[in-house]
Amino acid sequence: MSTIIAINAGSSSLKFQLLQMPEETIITKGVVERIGLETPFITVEVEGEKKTEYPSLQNHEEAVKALLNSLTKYDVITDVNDIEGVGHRVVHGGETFSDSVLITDQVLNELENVSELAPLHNPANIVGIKAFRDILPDVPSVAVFDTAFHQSIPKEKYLYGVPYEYYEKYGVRKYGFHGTSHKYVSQRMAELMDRPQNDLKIISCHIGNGASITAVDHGISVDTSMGFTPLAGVMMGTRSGNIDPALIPYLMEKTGQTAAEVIDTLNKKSGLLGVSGASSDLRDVVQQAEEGSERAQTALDVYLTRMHKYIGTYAASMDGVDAVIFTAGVGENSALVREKVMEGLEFMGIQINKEKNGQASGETFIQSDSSRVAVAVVPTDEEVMIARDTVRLGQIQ
Ligand SMILES: Nc1ncnc2c1ncn2[C@@H]1O[C@H](COP(=O)(O)OP(=O)(O)O)[C@@H](O)[C@H]1O
Ligand SMILES: CC(=O)OP(=O)(O)O
Ligand SMILES: [Mg+2]
Repeated sequence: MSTIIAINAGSSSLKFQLLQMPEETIITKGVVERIGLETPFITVEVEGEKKTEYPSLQNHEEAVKALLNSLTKYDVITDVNDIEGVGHRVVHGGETFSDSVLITDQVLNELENVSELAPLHNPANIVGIKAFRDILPDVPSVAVFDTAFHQSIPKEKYLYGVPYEYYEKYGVRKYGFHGTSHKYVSQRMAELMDRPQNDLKIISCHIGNGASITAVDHGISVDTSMGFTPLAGVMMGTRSGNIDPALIPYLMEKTGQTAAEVIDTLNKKSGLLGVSGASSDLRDVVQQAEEGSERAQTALDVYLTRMHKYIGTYAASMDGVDAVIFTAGVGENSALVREKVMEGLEFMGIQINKEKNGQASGETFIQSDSSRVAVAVVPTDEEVMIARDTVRLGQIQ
C-alpha cells in the first residue's frame, strides 16, 4: 500500500489529490488558489468537510510547503515522508514524450525545451515539479502528459497544410490535449460495454471549460479536435476554437491589438463568454437563454453546432462508430448539451433516450434500446491515471 499525491499545477493555482494505491481510494483532495496574488488560500477536504486557510504565498514553492503543512496539521498524514510518490500533470510533452516518464534532471531539461510550445501551461507545471523535488528530494516524481495519448495520431491527421520545414524546424503540428482524460474514459467505456477496447470505435467528448473531442479506434487516439495549442477545435467557455487564421492580422489592424493581444482575446474573452457577452459558465448561458436573451441563445447554438459536427467528422474518420462518451464539467452534468449534440444523428444509428439522459448520474448509458451506437456519461478521473502511472514508473510497491 502506498500514498501518492497527484498534482495539477496552473499559473496561480495548484489542485491536488492524495490517493491510497493500488486501492485507488481518495484520502483527501484540495486546491491552493491565488498563488502569488492577494489573499491566497488553501482548501482541503478532510472527512468530507472543507477546511480553508489563508497563508501568505509568494510562489509555488511556498504553496507546496503550506499544502504539506496543512496535510500534517489535519492529520491526513503524520509526516511529509509518508508521501511515497508524486505525479504531475504536464500539459505539453511535444513529440519527446509518448508515455508518462520518471522525472530526472535530464527529463526536467527536456521539459524546459518543450515549454515554448505551451507558454500558458508548462511553465507552471515545471515550477510545481521543482517545488516538490526540493521538498521531497528522495521521492520518485512522474510527469503525465496531456499530449501523450495523442502521439498515436497518424501523420496525415497531425500535419497542417503548411510548408513541411515548419514541422521539421519548429515542431508545427497538431499535438492534442486532455489525453489522460480521453484515455481513462475510453478504457472505462470498454469495461462498461464488456467489450475489448481493440474491438471498438469510440468518440470521446471531454467538455469542461476547455473542451476537446477525440476519435479512439482500437484503444488508440487517431484524431482529436485541439491542435498545436489548446485553442483549436470546438468552441469553449472562453476560447474561440477553430477560426480562419486570416482573422488575426485583420483584427490586429481593426482593433489596434498586437498579435499576442489578439491570441489572448481568442483564449480568454471568446467562446461562450465572447458570443453571449455574459458568462463563460454554461449554466449562466443556459439560464439567460431560457430567460429570453438572444445573445445567450446564439452563443449556445454556435457552441452546440461545432460539437455536433465533430461527431460526424470522426465517425467518417474511423469508418464508423460504436460508442460516444460525454465527460468533464459540462459533459457529465448538462443533459441539454448531450441531447442537442446527439440530435439528428439517427441516420448514423445514434439515438438517445431522453429520460435516461435527463436522469444520468455517474456512469450511465443514455442510448435508446433501438440505438446501434452506445452513448454514455463517464465521469473522468485524471488523478487516478496520474497515480497509476506514478506507481508504475516510480516502481512503488
Ligand atoms: N450542473 C452543471 N450543469 C451544467 N454545466 C455545468 C454543471 N456543473 C459544471 N458545469 C460546467 O462545467 C464547466 C467546468 O468544467 P470543468 O471540467 O470543471 O472545467 P475545467 O476545464 O476548468 O477543468 C463550467 O464552465 C460549467 O459551465
Ligand atoms: C489543455 C487544456 O485545455 O486544459 P484545461 O481544460 O484544463 O484548460
Ligand atoms: Mg479540465
